Amino acid sequence: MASIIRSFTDYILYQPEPSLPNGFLKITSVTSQKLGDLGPTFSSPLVVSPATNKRKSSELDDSKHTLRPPITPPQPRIPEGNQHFIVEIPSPSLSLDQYVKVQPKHDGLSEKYYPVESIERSKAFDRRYPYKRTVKRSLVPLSADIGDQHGRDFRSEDLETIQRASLTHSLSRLQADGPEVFFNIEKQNLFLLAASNFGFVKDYILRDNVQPVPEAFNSGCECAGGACEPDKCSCLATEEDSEELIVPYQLGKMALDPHFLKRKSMIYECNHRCGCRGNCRFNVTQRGRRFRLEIFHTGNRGFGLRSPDDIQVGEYLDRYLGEVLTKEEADQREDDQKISYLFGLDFMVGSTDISEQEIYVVDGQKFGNATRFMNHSCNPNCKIIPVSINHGDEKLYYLAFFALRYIPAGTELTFDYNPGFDKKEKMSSGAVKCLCGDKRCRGQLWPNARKQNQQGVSADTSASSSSSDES
Ligand SMILES: C[S@@+](CC[C@H](N)C(=O)[O-])C[C@H]1O[C@@H](n2cnc3c(N)ncnc32)[C@H](O)[C@@H]1O
Repeated sequence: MASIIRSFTDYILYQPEPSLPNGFLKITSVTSQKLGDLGPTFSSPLVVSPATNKRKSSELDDSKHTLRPPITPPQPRIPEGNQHFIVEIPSPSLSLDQYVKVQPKHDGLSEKYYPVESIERSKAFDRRYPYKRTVKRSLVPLSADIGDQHGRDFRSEDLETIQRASLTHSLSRLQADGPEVFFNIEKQNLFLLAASNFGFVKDYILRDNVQPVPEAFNSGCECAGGACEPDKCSCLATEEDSEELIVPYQLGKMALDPHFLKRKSMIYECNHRCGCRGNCRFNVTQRGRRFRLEIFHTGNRGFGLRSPDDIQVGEYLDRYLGEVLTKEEADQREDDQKISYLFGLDFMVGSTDISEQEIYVVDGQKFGNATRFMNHSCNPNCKIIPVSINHGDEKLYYLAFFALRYIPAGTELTFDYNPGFDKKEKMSSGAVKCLCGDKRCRGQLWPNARKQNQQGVSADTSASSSSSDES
């Protein structure tokens, strides 16, 4: 975007004329040929301001993943043979004039590189609009999700009450779908920490440039009735180099087969397109949570998750939800997140032509569900497994948690953030220290250099499960 401005001004010869009123600039020698090169041009006096070089995400052409040209006014017709004309540009102030000439590099939102303040002030000085509009904060409802509170005045409410209301409301939506999810945090300040800027969601929120594949790519089986056969159902994946179907779930139980837990495979579930309409045993995660979940404070690793119910080996707990982002967007967010809630959907990297840069990433920081509070352990009791419901989408699928062993009620639920960890790897300086407390603790959460200085998560579900899984 910045380059548009740069090339634009390359074509324009500025001739500041001190005699012009109000710091007007006069532009001469703009040829139709040169304007033609630029494509869009102007039909009214041109004001060059930082806003000119901003492109919105709404300009993205969703179908092609490309930037649409900005919508521009119709081009002026330049008569043949009359190649020169004069445009006067109102230049509101010397500081804006300076901005136009200096062409600052926009590498930060500081006043130095992006002089919003001075431009605003100069516009205000010219009485083009008021410099600052004052707003009485207490009259502005917070954007928090507080349900149907239309017209409610929050003057008498404090932030604490609003956050609690917001969280309780979003939490109540989850309760409708399954057993209770609740906070067991006595200290008010800790509760607020858990609640601040976070809302519970029931499904992924797809952000800019994240697109599911067209429906025609998705599929289901043709099994009749509600009884898909383990040796026939076409939803099931096959073994490598064999026609044998892999059956993920145990017969008569809503649980994964213990053998499947040792695999590095994706689960393909039956769905509403199938002959069985998803009513067969090859659909577990879509039926929802079956255990109560409790968010508590661990004392040394922030918040954690546990269940007041006993959980058997292979049983499904919940999905990991959040905003789904492009890798590019996730990388930017990662730099800002102190504690990371980013999970790459990278299962197909390596086995398809999807590159590391093309993957989508789930961010559970601001929107998510209870699993966003699950901590790492070097000897975990849960495992995260990719689950495809639509079958056609290699980039967009779910991440589901299953119990690796029997988990007695009240035990903290954990999983391995870095299952591909090479045991020979040494503790790297600056790595995030692991406090799981297991006797076989590896000492660090992330050994890789990119994460060394961050308190962040980026679980690689494509990596094989750690050997500690079955202990
Ligand atoms: C996805 S969050 C887990 C929930 C987090 N504890 C919270 O309070 O929101 C990941 C973060 O939890 C912390 N964490 C998780 N497991 C840990 C462990 N075993 N040792 C130390 N910190 C851990 C790290 O700060 C990590 O960046």
